[in-house]
Amino acid sequence: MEKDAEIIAFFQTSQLIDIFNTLADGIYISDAQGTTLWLNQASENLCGLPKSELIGRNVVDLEEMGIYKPSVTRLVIESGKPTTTIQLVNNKGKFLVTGHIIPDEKGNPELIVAHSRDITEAARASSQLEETVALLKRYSEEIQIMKREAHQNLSQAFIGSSRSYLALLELVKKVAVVDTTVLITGETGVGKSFLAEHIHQLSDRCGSPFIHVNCSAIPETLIESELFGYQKGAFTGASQSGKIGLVKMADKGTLFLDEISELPYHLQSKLLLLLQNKTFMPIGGTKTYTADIRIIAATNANLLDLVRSGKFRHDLYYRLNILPINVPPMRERKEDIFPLLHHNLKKFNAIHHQKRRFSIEALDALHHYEWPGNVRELENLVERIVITSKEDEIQITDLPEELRSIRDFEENRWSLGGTCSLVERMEKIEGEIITQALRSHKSTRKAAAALGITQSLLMRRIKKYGIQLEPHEDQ
Ligand SMILES: Nc1ncnc2c1ncn2[C@@H]1O[C@H](COP(=O)(O)OP(=O)(O)OP(=O)(O)O)[C@@H](O)[C@H]1O
Repeated sequence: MEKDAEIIAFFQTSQLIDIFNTLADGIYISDAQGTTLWLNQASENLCGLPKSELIGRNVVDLEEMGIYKPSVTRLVIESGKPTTTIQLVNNKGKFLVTGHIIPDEKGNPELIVAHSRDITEAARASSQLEETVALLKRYSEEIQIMKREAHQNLSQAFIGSSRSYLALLELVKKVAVVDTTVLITGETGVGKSFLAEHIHQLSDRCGSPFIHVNCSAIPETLIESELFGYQKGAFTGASQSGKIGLVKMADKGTLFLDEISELPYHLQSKLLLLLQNKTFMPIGGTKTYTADIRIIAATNANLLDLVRSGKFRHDLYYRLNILPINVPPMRERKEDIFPLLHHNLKKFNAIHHQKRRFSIEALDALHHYEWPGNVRELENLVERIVITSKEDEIQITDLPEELRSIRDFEENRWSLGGTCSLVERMEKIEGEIITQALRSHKSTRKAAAALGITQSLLMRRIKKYGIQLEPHEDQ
């Protein structure tokens, strides 16, 4: 302190004033009651009033005039201790101000010195940062909504309301979020690939590739290089630059190995290594690579039988079979036939610019067919009849021979009282009555009234039997 006083004594008062006036920070000196005694040039510039109008005025007046919000000097006087606050000066700039008490010889407050630093830019940067953070948050929320909507649209394309199919979709949802191997089994054309892609879309890997490899479609001699790639010059005829395999291409995403039963035996151990260690070695390579992939496999063969007959490695089978999903065939989920027929009729009508609709007889025959080729066969058949039918109303004669003979068989069974259960027969009759009522009355409200049931009950039945409403009937 004494040293400071000695040094200060070297300066003339005018020099000290000059020094204070060169500071970019504001210095504002008041007495212990808040009356302004002096302020430096920076402080004068900040408040926009000439020094002569400020000196002698109390900070409380200046605060009321809106020059300082709040006055740090007043805060210091009220609290009796040094105070720091953010101050708005003239409703424009933002300042970080600190008020200090300078005591007299007896230790009583004599002067209040406020020191202010312009933080307008820093505050702007910080509020810009806040805005950017808020914007990023909004974008990320919007992306999440878009992702969810995309998934919803995807699940809307999933046709199936039978209890077994709905249970399957529930299982798929759970399995999708667990990042482990899935084995999808089921007959040909039941929708295994469709589900595999759905699992990928619902998983955290949805933003990365979904690589579909049909193991039966690639010749045995090529499958290893297709899957794992090769180093340059690995074999005669190999590309000079080498080749990236499908495993590498699926990095961060999902590798879907369709018809896994067709994977040659000698490659099964290499796949097992990939499943266990997530590592692989390209043909002709000397070092292993890591692949961050999820594997989904599918088969319509009985893998366990293949294990028993020595054609499929048992260790690979157990490694694949961690989360098995079985897709039931169409004949075990007959409730899905009508919805699938109508979904595909709508789809192919739009594609081929037609207005086809099913006659009751045609629907009946389609409903009783066993669909050995499952959803794929149904899809192909609907497209074919949309193109080849003679009239807008698809008649039984428009159907292929095998379906017509089924209907003949069904009719005989019906009249002879065959093995068709009472519930099935009642449901069939109910469906037909509803279809006829809709045809005659042209609206669900009138048809319900004519049948003596509520409109909501009628709507539930329409849904149950997959009856497609014409636009004018939909009210
Ligand atoms: N639930 C469904 N809703 C609508 N379309 C479906 C459904 N399930 C399958 N499909 C359609 O059925 C067709 C056959 O499906 P997919 O190719 O997935 O069968 P798959 O079981 O993988 O056949 P494969 O055993 O021959 O490989 C596809 O065109 C698919 O779009």
